[in-house]
Amino acid sequence: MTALLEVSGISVSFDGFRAINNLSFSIGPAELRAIIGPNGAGKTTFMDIVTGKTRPDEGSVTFGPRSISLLGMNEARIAREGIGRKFQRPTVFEDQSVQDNLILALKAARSPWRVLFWAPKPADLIRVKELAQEVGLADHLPRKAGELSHGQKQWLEIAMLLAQEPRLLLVDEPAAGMTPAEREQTTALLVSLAKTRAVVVVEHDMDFVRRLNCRVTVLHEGAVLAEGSLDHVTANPQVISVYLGRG
Ligand SMILES: Nc1ncnc2c1ncn2[C@@H]1O[C@H](COP(=O)(O)OP(=O)(O)OP(=O)(O)O)[C@@H](O)[C@H]1O
Repeated sequence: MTALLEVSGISVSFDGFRAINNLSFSIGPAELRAIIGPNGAGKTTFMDIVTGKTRPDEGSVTFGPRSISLLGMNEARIAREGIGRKFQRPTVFEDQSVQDNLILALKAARSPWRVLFWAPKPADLIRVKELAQEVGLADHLPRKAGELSHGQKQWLEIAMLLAQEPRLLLVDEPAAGMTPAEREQTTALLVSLAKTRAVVVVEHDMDFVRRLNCRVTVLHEGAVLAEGSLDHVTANPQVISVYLGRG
């Protein structure tokens, strides 16, 4: 299987401190992957590099069947190439309805010159319904986004990202602040999304990671410390010592 995302030998330093240290890593086209690691391991910096927010000092980052280099592309271009990023806090338009949020997301997915004269067509409204359905919000289309629960807002934002039809979705701590029922629904959603695209989840909550039932990559000091099932990585003595406190 060829990789969808291939990160090879990347390093990045901030004021002489190596936050990412010769990191190599790859993700398949329809794969669910969890990234865990203690505070400061480099998880956020890794996502910043993939999305073009931070430029590595060395190494390569390639994406897609043609293995195009993402280095040198700006954030908007990388998003158009098919990489969506969900930050921890939901950023939906609270005063707009769920439907209008999704319409705006569809509009944003169009190229800039078309946006100017864009009005939703019947096919777009059908797409809005499909997106809402995909994240379990089909019954909430007329509601203001501000009235939704925290979990529902997170799902709405995921649906807004799906409007851009990403091939890779990076999701930062989706379980934070959710009720147990919302967590369960989020697990099911991420598993289902990863059937047709790659989904990378950065998460601290080990129960949540366990339920994702996927390959886990443990980062430590900017490099991969261990990779495999959660049981496999949590049995690794180095992983245990890193999590129990650094020597
Ligand atoms: N812009 C920056 N300037 C200076 N240092 C930075 C910058 N960004 C990250 N770092 C440092 O790089 C290291 C890796 O940070 P990063 O945020 O990627 O870790 P993380 O694994 O996401 O941690 P957490 O789980 O706490 O979010 C940390 O020591 C952090 O202080």
